[in-house]
Amino acid sequence: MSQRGLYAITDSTLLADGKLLPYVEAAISGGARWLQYRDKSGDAVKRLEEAGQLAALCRKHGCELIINDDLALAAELGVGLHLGQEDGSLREARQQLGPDALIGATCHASLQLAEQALEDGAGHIAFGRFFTSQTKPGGPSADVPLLRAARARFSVPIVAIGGITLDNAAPLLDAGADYLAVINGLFGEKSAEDVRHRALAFSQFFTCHG
Ligand SMILES: Cc1ncc(COP(=O)(O)OP(=O)(O)O)c(N)n1
Ligand SMILES: Cc1ncsc1CCOP(=O)(O)O
Ligand SMILES: [Mg+2]
Repeated sequence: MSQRGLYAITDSTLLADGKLLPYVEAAISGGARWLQYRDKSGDAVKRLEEAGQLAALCRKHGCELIINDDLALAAELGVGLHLGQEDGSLREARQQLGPDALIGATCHASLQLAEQALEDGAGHIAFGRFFTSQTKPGGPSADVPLLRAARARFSVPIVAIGGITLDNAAPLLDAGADYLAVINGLFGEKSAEDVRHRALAFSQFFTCHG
């Protein structure tokens, strides 16, 4: 499988009222390669049920599922994991999930955090936010030169995140990002069909840039 593409991230507000599964299926049918389940509700029963449904959907379509923040849930489902700087130990995650699991780490705008994350067991690294983000407005910001420096230094997949849209994504791909992680610019659409078109457009971007 190609090590580049659209990385769709769920959002419980945008995907409320029965939209989670149809909108995610639309994103995958539009070409999303990775899907992150990002849910901050703390409702363990709901989280297990939704993540289980997403795992089945991803298996069916050959998309990789990554759970945000929650090693136990990732281990229970046998899928990938994304950890931020305050979300627990990458070493423990790698030990529990095994050598083949997709494990990503938030590195904000720091090559040093990326070095450390890789040493601790991450398999890919995420930088951002690159642009103003409606989903997470307050995060530290990263820029294109940082991305170029990361590309020159690391051979693992690099993820760019934060306020990414079709209009601003090109410089990120040109600088060497392998995955574009998108919430609002994908799931902020008015219908599942619009999400599918948006995902298709993002996916075609990778063909043009690279
Ligand atoms: C691909 C990707 N990159 C960064 C983040 C942010 O993680 P974190 O800093 O832990 O913030 P939350 O998403 O948990 O609010 C991410 N989730 N995914
Ligand atoms: C989780 C996260 N981490 C840094 S920015 C961000 C939010 C990305 O969402 P959006 O694509 O809507 O800006
Ligand atoms: Mg987190």
